[in-house]
Amino acid sequence: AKGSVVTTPINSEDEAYDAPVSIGTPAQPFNLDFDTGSSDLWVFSSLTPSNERNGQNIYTASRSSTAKQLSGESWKISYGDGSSSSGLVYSDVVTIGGLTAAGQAVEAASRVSQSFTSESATDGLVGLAFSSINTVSPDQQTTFFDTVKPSLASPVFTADLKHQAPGTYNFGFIDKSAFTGSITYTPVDNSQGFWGFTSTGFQVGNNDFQQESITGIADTGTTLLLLPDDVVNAYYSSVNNAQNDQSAGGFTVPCDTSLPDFSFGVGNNGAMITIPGSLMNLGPSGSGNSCFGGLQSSGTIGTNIFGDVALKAAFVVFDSGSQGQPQLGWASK
Ligand SMILES: Cc1ccc(-c2noc([C@H]3C[C@@H](O)CN3)n2)cc1F
Repeated sequence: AKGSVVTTPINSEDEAYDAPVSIGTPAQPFNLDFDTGSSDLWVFSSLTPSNERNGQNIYTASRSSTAKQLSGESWKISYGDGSSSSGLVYSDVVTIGGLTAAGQAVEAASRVSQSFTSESATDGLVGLAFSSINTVSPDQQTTFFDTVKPSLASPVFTADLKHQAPGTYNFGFIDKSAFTGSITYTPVDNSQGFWGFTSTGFQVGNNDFQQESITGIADTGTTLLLLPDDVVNAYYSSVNNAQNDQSAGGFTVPCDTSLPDFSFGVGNNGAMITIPGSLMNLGPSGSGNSCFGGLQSSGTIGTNIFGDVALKAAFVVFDSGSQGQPQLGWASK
């Protein structure tokens, strides 16, 4: 089997990307944030207090003839920005891009934190990291990808995110028309449940390539590219009037400045993914006439995060390992 679904930026800053998902019988429609950095599929629901909702679509299990509550099961999750949600668990039919997962764990929110309430475009998340970090307790559940994997022509999914334009998540196949050149694969360390890999280094504009092992995760649910301070300083030291503005929350640049490209190395054959300078500006920072940089410090997070700013420049293959070893494939487009 194969699936293909269009994913769309939720705002003019490409802050996050939503895709349509159907749950239940008859189908209840949702717009969910596909997140390769977490492993819970959760939705706003009839259990979510009305004062925590803000126009989101809600899942009502009692209206689905295929919903079954997983009794005694619950979930509770928190995200990198401190937001969180929790609730109860059902199994139900979930359809994404023509691909149907029967008996998928659907986590119904009985509470959500303020940032989810105010994100009215997002009805919940589809976690696409490894099932080893699914939060359902006492019986951990599988991600949508793991649930449908046995039926897939190939045990892969791909992410093709775009700047201010619809992109695509494909399941079970690689669309050769979606990228240029060849795909460079690199091994994945999934010991922490993430799509972890090590980049071989970086390059600012047309300067020399800086060899530096940069270990991080491919995370479609994070907006920014979060890298070590030495990389971030090397980039912004090449931008006139760039400044690390704590009131803006990080590095800002003058909005009318053309920014250098930023490239990062993947694989052991010298391949690089190049983020055009235009994509390194995320728009007004909210303070002064400065704009917020797409590259920021990973600081004290404990890992580097290749979020949407980086992923937007690539066609990315999340390969759970037809040869047993999971790997990430990177291609330009
Ligand atoms: C309101 C809101 C807040 C956070 C997130 C969110 N989704 O994925 C992630 C990153 C960080 C890491 O936790 C896993 N991937 N963050 C989505 C939201 F709609």
